[in-house]
Amino acid sequence: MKAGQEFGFFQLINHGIPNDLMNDVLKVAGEFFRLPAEDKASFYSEDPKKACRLYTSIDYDKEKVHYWRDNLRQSCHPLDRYIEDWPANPTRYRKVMGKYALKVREVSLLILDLICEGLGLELGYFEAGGLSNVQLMGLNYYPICPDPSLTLGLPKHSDVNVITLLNQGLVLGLQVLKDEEWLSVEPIPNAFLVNIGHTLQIISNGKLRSVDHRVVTNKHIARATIANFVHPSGDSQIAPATALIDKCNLPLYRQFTYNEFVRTYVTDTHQGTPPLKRYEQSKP
Ligand SMILES: O=C(O)CCC(=O)C(=O)O
Ligand SMILES: [Fe+2]
Repeated sequence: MKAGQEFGFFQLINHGIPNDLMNDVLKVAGEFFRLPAEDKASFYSEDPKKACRLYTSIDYDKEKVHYWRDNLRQSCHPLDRYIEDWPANPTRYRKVMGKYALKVREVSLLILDLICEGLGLELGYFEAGGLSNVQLMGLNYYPICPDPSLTLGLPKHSDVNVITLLNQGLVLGLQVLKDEEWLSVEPIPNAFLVNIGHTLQIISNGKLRSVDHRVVTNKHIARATIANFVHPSGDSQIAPATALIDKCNLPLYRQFTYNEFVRTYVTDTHQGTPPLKRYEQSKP
């Protein structure tokens, strides 16, 4: 809770997912991205609603600087509804990623229950409210970049969702903003880097913070990472949890639907406007 308040990020070790699997998913991700373009082309799409799609950034046609990364985003829950849409090449892709998706969901829900305990909410608060219904996996691949001073793998952003569990492998690249300085997050082998999304900042009424981060590129080595995003379902109502509100703790944000938030998050992030601003409650 302290790290979530101060940094918006913490590292999670001893989470129970075997080291072999943590490494294997990164290997398979790298193998997928290194396939010839024609083997991946059928996954390419600019339609954010597609359940499994290959793309690079939020708004490719309009952005001034393209991201130095490829991204495969796949829906994961329930697994049997989505796994058939995932790549079948490399041949072990679905088996390895499917096993991982189930395990990382369990860990994510456990962390959310621990966060309930830390905030003083009843256990299962997120599941009961449909706030953890959606699980997306984002496979990132940051190729070797000849001149890292010219671009970023991923520009400054905070995640829109509830929490993200990042398997970042061993290659340095992620930086977190702390007191206006970019701190590089030293990878810990087999750990998850957990970060608080905007939605959890709102639900916790500002007790946990979603913090800006970015990814720098690397001249010498390609970097593969896998982010597991827990999202509410689109029609969920998002608001500070009522158990956290009283005379001394007024709600800092107004209520809205998650779909609406995702829409404005994309345009605000794109224009460099803090996405939570428009939902802040004016002081009485
Ligand atoms: O790849 C990384 O290190 C970070 C990825 C990330 O921040 C994201 O996908 O939102
Ligand atoms: Fe992120």
